[in-house]
Amino acid sequence: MAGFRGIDKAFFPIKNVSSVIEIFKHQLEKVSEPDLALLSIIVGAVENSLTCSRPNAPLQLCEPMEPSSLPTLEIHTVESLYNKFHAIIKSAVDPVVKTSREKVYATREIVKKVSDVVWNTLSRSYYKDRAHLQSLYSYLTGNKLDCFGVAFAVVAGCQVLGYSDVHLALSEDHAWVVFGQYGTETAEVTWHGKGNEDKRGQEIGKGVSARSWLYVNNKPVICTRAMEVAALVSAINPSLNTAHDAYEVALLQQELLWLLYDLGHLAKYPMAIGNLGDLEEISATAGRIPCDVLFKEAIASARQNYTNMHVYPYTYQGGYFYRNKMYEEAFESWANASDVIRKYNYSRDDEEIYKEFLEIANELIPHIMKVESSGFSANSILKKPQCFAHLLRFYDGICQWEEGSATPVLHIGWAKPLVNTISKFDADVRAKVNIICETAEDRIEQQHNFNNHSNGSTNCLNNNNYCVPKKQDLSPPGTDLINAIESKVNSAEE
Ligand SMILES: FC(F)(F)Cc1cc2c(N3CCN(c4nnc(C(F)(F)F)s4)CC3)ncnc2s1
Repeated sequence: MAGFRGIDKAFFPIKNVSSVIEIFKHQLEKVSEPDLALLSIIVGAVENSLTCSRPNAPLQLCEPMEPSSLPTLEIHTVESLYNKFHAIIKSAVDPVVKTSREKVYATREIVKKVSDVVWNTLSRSYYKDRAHLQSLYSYLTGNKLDCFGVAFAVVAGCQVLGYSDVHLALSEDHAWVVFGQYGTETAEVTWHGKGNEDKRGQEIGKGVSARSWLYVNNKPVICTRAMEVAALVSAINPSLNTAHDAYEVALLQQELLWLLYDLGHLAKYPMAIGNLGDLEEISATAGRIPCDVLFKEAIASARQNYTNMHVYPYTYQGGYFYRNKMYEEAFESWANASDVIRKYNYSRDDEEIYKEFLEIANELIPHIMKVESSGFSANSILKKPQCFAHLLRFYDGICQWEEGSATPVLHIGWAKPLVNTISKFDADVRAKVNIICETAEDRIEQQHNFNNHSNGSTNCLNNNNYCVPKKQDLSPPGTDLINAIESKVNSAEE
């Protein structure tokens, strides 16, 4: 490892955002591979100093701060934490022998050992979902890490030891590592969710969890070192409290994401592009592409690189349309998100995406119906068969998600808002939606594509047609869906 000696000490002391950008630029362009521990400690220290109020800190005279000025970060602070991390890791595992001619690859035992040393140095009990627990600064100063932070620390630890084959693998709600000569070995290194026994050391689920959204049909983001930098930048959390963000931290995150974007390191990382889109929606950077284009690029990346098995690119976009009152577009994005989730079986590890769909179905869509049915206008979405088609596709995807799953998805809480929404469309509008039924062969082909990881998206056409894998139904569309859900609700009530 280049080690602390290697970096230009000229960048210190850090007093503003642009000097942090310079350090990242240097690490990404000038050094053989970016030093994950160094960069995580630096952004963690900056984030901590601006978001974690220090109760007994002397009231700093609020001298007029440059918009991008930061509390001074001294080199000795960073260097001592950096050396501490090296000492912790090297105390547990011997580094790769430098002189060895042939490349040395990590083994499962080495990965497990690094995971163990991180795991066993975490403080006994703390609130795991708290903010600002993602960086090595948090680990080294407070012995606290969140689920992502543990996985990142393991990869940074393996980099310290000289194992350049160990990389971070990311799904939409979990993280693990890949390693070995071909990068095909996988290992759990952190926990997931609440109250689940951790599976650290085991390879990634081959069993039932393989069909769950949590492992994205074995289409995770496999990081390069630079994409691991993008992950630590994405994980920067500017929130001060539920209502406010620390302006300088958000600005730092936004500028670092643009640096990584320009260097091409976000191209295969849809969630990072989505994060940048969210930041640009809040505060657009002059001369940069607009946020709606970023959301489209995230979708294109997921379709291109991950056979359209990721949900978040569509819910990033749907959230943007919703906040900007573009309701028909929001319905389409959410229906596209639903077309992804329908390909999975719901498992108890999928709570995060369940909550996402629950909020869309039971909060966001009802809110739209309320505001749309109060004002009466000719171009109201209630007059558009297209909107009705999107909503049917949205609900049908959730129903299909449930089909074949060990865990039920829908319950009475879903039915009322659903029926309420569908019944806001008049029969004459509903009648304009052509129901095109997929054959059983289509379903078998879809299943085949899922198993063979090919992009079997038989998305229905995005016009007034709406495809349901059901028998031909002559009653106005949506009725059998309502009947299906009401009958389920009735049986649930019995
Ligand atoms: F490593 C884990 F376990 F934490 C899984 C990861 C999550 C995540 C992320 N997220 C999660 C999704 N996320 C979303 N924010 N808004 C979302 C949407 F609902 F609007 F789509 S999704 C915030 C950033 N952003 C970059 N990289 C990662 S890797």
